[in-house]
Amino acid sequence: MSDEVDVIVVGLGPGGEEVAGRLLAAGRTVLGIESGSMGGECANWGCVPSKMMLRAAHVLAEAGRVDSLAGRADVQAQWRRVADRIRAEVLPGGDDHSSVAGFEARGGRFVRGTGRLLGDGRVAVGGRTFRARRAVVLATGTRAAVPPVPGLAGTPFWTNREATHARDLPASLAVLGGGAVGVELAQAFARFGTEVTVYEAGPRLLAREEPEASDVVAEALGRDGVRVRCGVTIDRVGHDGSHFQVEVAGAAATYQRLVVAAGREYRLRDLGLEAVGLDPAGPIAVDGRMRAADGVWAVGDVTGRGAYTHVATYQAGVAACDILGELVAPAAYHAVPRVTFTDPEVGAVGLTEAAAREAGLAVQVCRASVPESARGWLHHAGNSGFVTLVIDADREVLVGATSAGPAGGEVLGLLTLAVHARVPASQLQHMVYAYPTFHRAVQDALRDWRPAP
Ligand SMILES: Cc1cc2nc3c(=O)[nH]c(=O)nc-3n(C[C@H](O)[C@H](O)[C@H](O)COP(=O)(O)OP(=O)(O)OC[C@H]3O[C@@H](n4cnc5c(N)ncnc54)[C@H](O)[C@@H]3O)c2cc1C
Ligand SMILES: NC(=O)c1ccc[n+]([C@@H]2O[C@H](COP(=O)([O-])OP(=O)(O)OC[C@H]3O[C@@H](n4cnc5c(N)ncnc54)[C@H](O)[C@@H]3O)[C@@H](O)[C@H]2O)c1
Repeated sequence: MSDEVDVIVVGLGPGGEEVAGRLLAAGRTVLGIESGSMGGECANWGCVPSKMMLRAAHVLAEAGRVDSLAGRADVQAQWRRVADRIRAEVLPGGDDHSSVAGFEARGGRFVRGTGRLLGDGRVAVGGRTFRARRAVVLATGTRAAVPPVPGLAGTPFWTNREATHARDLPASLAVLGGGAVGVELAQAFARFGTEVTVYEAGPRLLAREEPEASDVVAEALGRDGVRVRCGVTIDRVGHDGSHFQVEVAGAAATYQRLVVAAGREYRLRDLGLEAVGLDPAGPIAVDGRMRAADGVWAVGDVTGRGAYTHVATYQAGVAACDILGELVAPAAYHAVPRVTFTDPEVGAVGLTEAAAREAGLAVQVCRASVPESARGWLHHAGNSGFVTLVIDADREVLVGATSAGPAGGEVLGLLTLAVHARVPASQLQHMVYAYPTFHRAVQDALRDWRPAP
C-alpha cells in the first residue's frame, strides 16, 4: 500500500472528519490519523453526551411544571436511564469501530496513532511515514485545561470526559469553572438530585456573554438548588480517598466528585509544528482559506476562532474548497452563533454590547423580556429569558444579539441571519412576526428603536 496520498488529515473530530469527507467525496485520496476516537471531543465526550444529559434533565424540570399548569405529576428521576443511553449510543460497544468502518467505506484510509509533522507534506505515525501530495490538515482540537490550584493535580478529579460517562450519580459535586461546560454539567446533575456547587473565579457565570445572560442562568441554577460562588479563589483541593475537600478563604467544603470545567488547552504540543514553522503554543493562525503554512491547513478548535463544532465544520468546508482549488469566500466570523443549552437556553451571536463598545462602535441596545412577551406570558412556568440586540448606530445594522429563553437557541436563528447578512434594523422592525411565537420578542425589542439622530 502506497505511503503517498493526496491529503493527510491529523485528528478526526468534527473538523477533521468534515474536511476528509468532503475531499473523499471529490475523489481525492485521504489518510486520516486519529490518536483517540473518531468523532473527537464533540461526539464522544462533549456536545453529544452532554446534550443527552440535558435533554433528560430538562424533561424532569418540565415535568416539575405540571403542578403549576396542568395537574399533578409524580416523577422519579433515574440517572441510570441517561447513563444507559449514553453507553448505548455514544461510542457504542466502547469504541469508535463503526465510525472508522464508515470512514473506510467512503474510501478513507485510517491509521490509529499520534501524528507528527516532519515537514514537506510528511507525517510520521506509529513508526511509518506518510506523505501528502497536496495538503496536510491539522484538526487536533483541545483538551480540558487543569488550572494550577494547589493539590488539585494529585486528586482523581473528573473532566468533561468522566462527567459525561458517569455510570452513577454523584451525591455531591463541585464544578470548577462557570463557563458553558460548567453550567451545563451543573444543571444536568442538579436536576437529577446531585448537590452541586459551582466555583467561578471571575465575577459572573458565562463571562463572555451579556451580563443579563449570566443573571438568568445563575437564577435558573439557583432554582435547581445549585450553589453558585463567583469571584472565588480556591486555595486548595484535597482528596482523602473517598471525598474531595475544596478550600476557599479558610473554609473547606466536601464533595463526592469534582469536575474541572475551567477552559481548554490546545492539543498541539507533540505535533511537530516547529517542522513547518508554526508555534506549538497555539492557536494556529490561519488566513481566510484556513491556510497555516506552505501545504498546511488548520481547522477547528486549534485555530482559536471559537471552540464550537459548527465553527470547526464551517472552517472545514472552506479548507476543503481551497484544497480542491475551488474559489471560496474567505471565512468570516462576524456572525458566529453560540448556544449554552441550559434551561433557559442562552443563544448569542456576534458582539456583546461591551465588545461592540470596545471595538469603538457607536452602540444602541434594545431589550425585551420573554415573560412580558405574549408567548412568554402564555408559556408561564419556565418562561424566564430576554432578547438583547446590539445595533451599530452608524450603519443601523445588528452586530450582535442574545436570546435567552425556553427556545433561546432556536430564536437565535433569526438573529444569526440578521447579523450575518447585516440586515438593517429598520427591516427587522417592519417585518411580520408570527403571533404568538417566542421570536416575536425580537419585534418587542425593536418597537421603540429609532435611528440615532
Ligand atoms: C462538555 C462539552 C460540551 C460541548 N458542547 C458543545 C455544543 O453543544 N455545541 C458546540 O458547537 N460545541 C460544543 N463543544 C465544543 C466542541 O466539542 C468542540 O468545539 C469540537 O469538538 C472541536 O472539534 P475539533 O475537530 O476542532 O476538535 P476535537 O473534537 O477536539 O477533535 C480533535 C481530534 O484530534 C485527535 N488528535 C489530537 N492530537 C492528535 C494527533 N497528534 N494525532 C492524531 N490525532 C490527534 C483527538 O484524539 C481528537 O479526536 C463542547 C465541548 C465540551 C468539552
Ligand atoms: N453549548 C456549547 O456550545 C458548548 C458547551 C460546552 C463547551 N463549549 C465550548 O467549550 C469551550 C470551553 O468551555 P469551558 O466552560 O471549559 O471554558 P470557558 O473558558 O468558557 O469557561 C471556563 C471558566 O472557568 C473559570 N476558571 C478558570 N480557572 C478557574 C479556577 N481556578 N477556579 C474557578 N474558576 C476558574 C474561568 O474564569 C471561566 O469562566 C467553550 O468556550 C465553548 O467554546 C460549548
